[in-house]
Amino acid sequence: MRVAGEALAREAARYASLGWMRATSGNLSIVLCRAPLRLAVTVSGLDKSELRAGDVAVVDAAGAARPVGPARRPSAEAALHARLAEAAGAQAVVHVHTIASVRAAERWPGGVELEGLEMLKALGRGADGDRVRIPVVDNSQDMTDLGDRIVALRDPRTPAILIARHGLYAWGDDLGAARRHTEAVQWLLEWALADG
Ligand SMILES: CSCCC(=O)C(=O)COP(=O)(O)O
Ligand SMILES: [Zn+2]
Repeated sequence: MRVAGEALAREAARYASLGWMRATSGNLSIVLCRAPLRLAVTVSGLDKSELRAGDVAVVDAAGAARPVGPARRPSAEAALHARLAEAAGAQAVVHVHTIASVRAAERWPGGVELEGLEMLKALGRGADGDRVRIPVVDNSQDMTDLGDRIVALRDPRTPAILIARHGLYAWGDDLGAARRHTEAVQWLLEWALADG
């Protein structure tokens, strides 16, 4: 758990340094075990630029805490991480609150369409002739409802989704892949917004 906690804290500090986890926003997870599903997730409500190795909780497929050692309160969005681990096979999930993700979801509530950009390769998509749609879901305070809609609306070819008036989720086979997807989506959203 300490290794997972160190990795999540290091990763969170990186996103926070970019201004993507302001005001305690955002959360991260990695899958520890598939059967039964167990994830290490950042704890709730802390400044994500200052996480320590112990600021991590273990959760199950429902996002409920499965205390190992001293109990910590998992992210309020842990259930969404678990749903993405199950539905998308994600090994690592990143959630950040970037202004570009919120602005883009506002402008394109039906999804952000992208094509003909080299950066799409970072999402495992084609730079030419591959029309990519980053889906948008409405926000909710009910994690079961929000998780249901994320699972229903996600595109299996696109490792990211926007939550309106909230932020973005991206995932991958490890924290490095999830970071690449997060940074690529952020770049693409900034480009789309700048393009008008
Ligand atoms: C101002 S942050 C509001 C909660 C949120 O959306 C978030 O990403 C952080 O929640 P956590 O419980 O993981 O700290
Ligand atoms: Zn959030």
